[in-house]
Amino acid sequence: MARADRMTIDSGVPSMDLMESAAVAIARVASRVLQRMSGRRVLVLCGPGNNGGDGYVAARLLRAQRYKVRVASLAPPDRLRGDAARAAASWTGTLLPAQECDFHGVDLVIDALFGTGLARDLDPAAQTLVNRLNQWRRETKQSVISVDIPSGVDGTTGAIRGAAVEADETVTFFRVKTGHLLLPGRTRCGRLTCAHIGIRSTTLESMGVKAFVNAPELWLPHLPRPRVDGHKYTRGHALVVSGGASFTGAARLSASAALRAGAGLVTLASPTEALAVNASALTSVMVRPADGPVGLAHVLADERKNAIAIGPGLGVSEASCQQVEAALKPQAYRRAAVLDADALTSFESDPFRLWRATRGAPGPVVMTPHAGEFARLFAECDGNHANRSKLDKARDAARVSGAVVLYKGPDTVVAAPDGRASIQTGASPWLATAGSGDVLTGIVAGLLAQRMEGFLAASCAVWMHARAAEQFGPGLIADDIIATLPQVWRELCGESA
Ligand SMILES: NC(=O)C1=CN([C@@H]2O[C@H](COP(=O)(O)OP(=O)(O)OC[C@H]3O[C@@H](n4cnc5c(N)ncnc54)[C@H](OP(=O)(O)O)[C@@H]3O)[C@@H](O)[C@H]2O)[C@@H](O)CC1
Ligand SMILES: [K+]
Repeated sequence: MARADRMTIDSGVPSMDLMESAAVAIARVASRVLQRMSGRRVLVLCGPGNNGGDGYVAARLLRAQRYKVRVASLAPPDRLRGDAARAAASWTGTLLPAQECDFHGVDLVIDALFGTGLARDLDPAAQTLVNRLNQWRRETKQSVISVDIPSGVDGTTGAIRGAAVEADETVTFFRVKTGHLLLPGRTRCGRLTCAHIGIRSTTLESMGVKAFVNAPELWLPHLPRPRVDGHKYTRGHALVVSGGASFTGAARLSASAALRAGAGLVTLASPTEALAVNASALTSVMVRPADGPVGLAHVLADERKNAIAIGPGLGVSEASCQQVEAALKPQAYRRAAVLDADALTSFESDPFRLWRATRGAPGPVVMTPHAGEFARLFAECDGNHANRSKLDKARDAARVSGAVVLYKGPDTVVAAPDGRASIQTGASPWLATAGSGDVLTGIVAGLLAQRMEGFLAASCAVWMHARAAEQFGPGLIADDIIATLPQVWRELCGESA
């Protein structure tokens, strides 16, 4: 953000204009909130930097609209520098030290304490102020609007630096920051608005930004669609590996999801002991016997099976490791793979053995760990440095494994070895249900079977999975995600497609 800011100013846009535009956006949201609640009294908390500067300008704009505005400042105004000092000088109304401010009778607080310049944990005085503000909000149910990001949330990592404001609305500028999307930061933002303040989008291109909100713009042009002149083999053939007789449900969920994600054919490779149970529970998915690594290699001799999903219900064992190695075996044709659950955990004691396999694989590999699996497998990427986010960890994991890492959770991150990454926003809490991850694995496999590129397939699968849950709503179970996928396809392709 600082670079985008600098480039814009260097191109001739006065920095005060950016601050003025930012404040206009804040004042607009503030007056909407105030009108809704018929409130008039505003307290603006200003910090020592330009975030505080935005606060002073917003205070002036709101006062011009006849609201009753007071400003409380964390730093004496004569200690401010640059634009923040100019903004403070333009404020002629009530100004008091933040430590002494009283929330009594206030309808709305604007939090302009710290923004993207937060460089360390809040000092004790700032923490006390933030805690008082949060307590006032909880007790009175009045509103808080944060300027750029709730003060105390690290804009890059989403971590809470000592204490952080709990906002009802956050108004950010130019682009949403990773700290707004990653937990726990996301939970502090309330409703997030991103305002245009005069920074051109071309600025980003020259900066080589590689992290994106996971939205259709990212992958829609690459979404596979059935061709009029196609047949089922042109839509790919996914192979899903089943566990033993008592653990077959997970792989069946993956298999059905792969079909719904658009794979032309799906075969379940099943241990002989589980053939009957698998066959009796499936209709459009084919079932073939495959016992252990040798059996799997035999089924995989058919190179039309161009994507494999392995892990759900597989069991943690040496045999599972060998099955994964069989699935990733180097060969002349480009078979894609998605590894989940036990396919990952089986390598816990020797992750490098898995990296050798993933790095040598003939096609794209996607791994889909949740936090527990991630910690077991990527212990060295998972270190608890205050300044390393889930995004950093997923990127490191992708780099060491040479695979796309789909790090699951309420803020799922997909990272590619080349540094590209997507962050999913707004996933339904109902997705935390048995079998949900198996369905996701199947969707990835279905898209990979249709030859979608690994990072885009993984990002698209995460989005479709989340969107299905959102469309279905409360009471969701894993089967409902599969059943709702056609609705998601209709939305993505337009009703007619
Ligand atoms: N970029 C843009 O395009 C535009 C940006 N705009 C706005 O500018 C904001 C960024 O401004 P910024 O860079 O001045 O940083 P900001 O967040 O105000 O904080 C820095 C100050 O806080 C201090 N400080 C830091 N940590 C601290 C701690 N833990 N405890 C105590 N103090 C701490 C730090 O002190 P120092 O580290 O120097 O000692 C410094 O004084 C951005 O969020 C947006 O609102 C808009 O005007 C529109 C255009
Ligand atoms: K803020």
